[in-house]
Amino acid sequence: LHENNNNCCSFEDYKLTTDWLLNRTNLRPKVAVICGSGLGLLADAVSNKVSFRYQDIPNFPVSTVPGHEGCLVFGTVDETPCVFMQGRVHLYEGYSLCQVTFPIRMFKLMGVESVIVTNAAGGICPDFKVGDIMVIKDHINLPGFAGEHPLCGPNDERFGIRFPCMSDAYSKQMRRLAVDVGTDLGCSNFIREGVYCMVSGPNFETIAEARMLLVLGCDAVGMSTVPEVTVAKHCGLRVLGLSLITNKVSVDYSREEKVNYEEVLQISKMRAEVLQKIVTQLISRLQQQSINTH
Ligand SMILES: O=P(O)(O)O[C@@H]1C[C@H](O)[C@@H](CO)O1
Ligand code: HPA
Repeated sequence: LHENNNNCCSFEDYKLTTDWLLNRTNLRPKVAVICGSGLGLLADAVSNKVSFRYQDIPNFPVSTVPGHEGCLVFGTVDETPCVFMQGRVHLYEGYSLCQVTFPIRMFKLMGVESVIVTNAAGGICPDFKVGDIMVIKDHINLPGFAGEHPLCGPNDERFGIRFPCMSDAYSKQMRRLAVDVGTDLGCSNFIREGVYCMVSGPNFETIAEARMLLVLGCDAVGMSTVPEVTVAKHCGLRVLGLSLITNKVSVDYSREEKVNYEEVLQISKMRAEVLQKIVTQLISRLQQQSINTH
């Protein structure tokens, strides 16, 4: 990677990786999907698949946690050219937020217009159940409050403005579509909407922290998504976020259950198939809507 003051990736880095990939596939993706923990199966629905291992792609950050395969999959979903990230990298793995969000700016340079970001998250909202799918309405960037923010450092105007607005980070149209698709697929009893809060991890929350998040208005908590969404919004991409609630976060000292990552992966695997149906249907309908509006 080129050195670029505080910012670890330069425009040339993004361009080099974009060109490297575009020279190896004829596909020009319009939709990018980031598959959260245990959700790599989302990419299995694509046709005309061409995949690349992250370790073979120049500048690309390599996933180090189980449940993140580390493959970039190009293909079509019902005629729509797409790219799927089977796994992401996180701040807690030791990557900078510039590396965490590297794929987003690369997607922008490839011509992607919409990003669907998925994750596994703990349920804070008392009404949420394990296995619920939360359409993200808004987020709280807790590491951002402490200066761990992907847009800190010199601003590259080729991507976006210095002070971007985040009040509408998650596209209303895509959120509505996600709820409609979920309802049509018979999932309305476990589709929710809510606020996602990012924590840096890697430990799961203390009970006092969980109580604080509840008071702050968080419905779900996880260790990803917010940096990617922030950078996507900054560079003008349309964003949808889906959180799979893999565990209930304890806000009660008398509860004995202890969350662990195996449970997170187990629930992700259980719900991956239905999430895959929702995501593929969504992509088809997005395509339909854009045909109808052009
Ligand atoms: O990539 P995601 O957000 O799905 O990763 C999950 C959620 C937390 O980041 C971490 C611990 O469960 O894995
Ligand atoms: N907390 C933070 N991240 C998570 C959780 C959680 O309870 N579950 C899945 N990812």
